[in-house]
Amino acid sequence: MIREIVKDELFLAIKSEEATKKDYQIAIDLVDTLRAHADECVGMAANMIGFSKNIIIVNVHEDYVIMYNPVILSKEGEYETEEGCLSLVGSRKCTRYKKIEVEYSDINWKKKVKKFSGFTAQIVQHEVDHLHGVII
Ligand SMILES: CSCC[C@H](NC=O)C(=O)O
Repeated sequence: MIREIVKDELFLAIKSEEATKKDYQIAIDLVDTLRAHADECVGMAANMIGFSKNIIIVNVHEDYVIMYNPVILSKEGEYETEEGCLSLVGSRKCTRYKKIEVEYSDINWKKKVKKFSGFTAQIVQHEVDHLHGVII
């Protein structure tokens, strides 16, 4: 289902809860909603579509990757940048890291530990921030 994008900063500031296998439909809704916004958005967190659950979706080279309960294990190569977000008007400055290692469960609940770099790493960091109630 294509969902409305939440623009309420108070709701988005709530820390998300652990996701479970029961949250499959939220993951599917994230796929549908990101697909519907593909021209303007490269990643989303579940709270952006109204669910405070630890689920993100990231466009990794045109492949939509769902991550349940992602945790950034390590990061290196700090830099300053500026980002926008569908839930916000305009853009904001932020600090990001060039390389990260992330642990998550994939769409089939298989545990993964993966390294990401560059723009993909930036998207993952942005979406994981959303789960912690941080909007850029
Ligand atoms: C560079 S990271 C930007 C991520 C942002 N998505 C919102 O959560 C977006 O514009 O798709």
